[in-house]
Amino acid sequence: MRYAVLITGPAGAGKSTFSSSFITHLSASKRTGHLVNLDPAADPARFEYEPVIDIKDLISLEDVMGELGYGPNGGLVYCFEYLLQNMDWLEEELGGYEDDYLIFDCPGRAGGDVYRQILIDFSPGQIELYTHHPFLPTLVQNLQRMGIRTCAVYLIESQFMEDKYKFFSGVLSAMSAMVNLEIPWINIMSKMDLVTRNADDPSGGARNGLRNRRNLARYLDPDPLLLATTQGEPEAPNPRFHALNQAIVQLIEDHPLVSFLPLDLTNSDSLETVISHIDYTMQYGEDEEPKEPHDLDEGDFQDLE
Ligand SMILES: Nc1nc2c(ncn2[C@@H]2O[C@H](COP(=O)(O)OP(=O)(O)OP(=O)(O)O)[C@@H](O)[C@H]2O)c(=O)[nH]1
Ligand SMILES: [Mg+2]
Repeated sequence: MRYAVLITGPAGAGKSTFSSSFITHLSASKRTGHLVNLDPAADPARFEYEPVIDIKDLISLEDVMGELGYGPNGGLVYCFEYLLQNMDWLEEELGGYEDDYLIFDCPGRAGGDVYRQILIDFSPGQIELYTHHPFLPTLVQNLQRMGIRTCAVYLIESQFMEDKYKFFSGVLSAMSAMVNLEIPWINIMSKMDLVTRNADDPSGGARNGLRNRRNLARYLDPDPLLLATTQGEPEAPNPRFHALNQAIVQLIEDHPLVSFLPLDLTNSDSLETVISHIDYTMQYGEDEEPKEPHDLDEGDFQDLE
């Protein structure tokens, strides 16, 4: 059996960093993970592991922009359409790798590393890629056709919790991407080290407005009522959006599809927990007894509650 884990999420969420930590952690446990780069604009200098499969060997955004005159967004869509038309290339590249994890590092925004300098993180970033474009569903269908067991991980970064509107827009994007992809799915709140660090540093905590430290559980298991209260907010919300917010509250109450596993890469137990959830979701090693994911150590985030 081959296993594919698609690492998705908005721009800058920490997908590439998580992908390489994942590989490092697997190899420390005498297992093997291979990086598959799906970002046609990735800067090779930023890879900690050399990808075994690289979309840039098929097509690069630079060439598409240079030779076909596309801009970064159209160029990215072009690259993916080209990949979908060349599934035989991917299929050949994906030969072998029995019992290993293939970790697909997906791009978060058009241009990826190349445009990091130019495009500031506008929070959800190039999210249309996962919600509006049939790219991932088609890719997943192909992986399944090839007999590869596939799951998706969706990361949003902990800074999203500093702004509840940004946070809920992340929750809705996760939901939308999930319902588009009918495969096992894990949502992750990345960069939890920033929350922990700010919690230890009163000035940092205050600066970042992490009042929600106390509310952490209400973010990891999104409580739509956070949207319904305006207490402590500097500005009254625009009443025009009241009905919309109410509808979102109702939607999340009726369909509590999204909850987040916290990921703190500075804590190997946290990474281990996330990986054990991925193993469980994938039923990794189907001949063995399926393992229950080990629970988050109560102590891990206790100080944050
Ligand atoms: N503090 C902290 N920073 C992180 C963590 N993970 C990633 N970062 C930083 O966040 C930035 C973006 O990380 P990437 O891993 O490149 O994010 P990405 O999701 O692959 O970004 P795109 O591919 O451009 O969408 C980099 O500056 C990382 O150093 C983390 O766990 N903690
Ligand atoms: Mg990346």
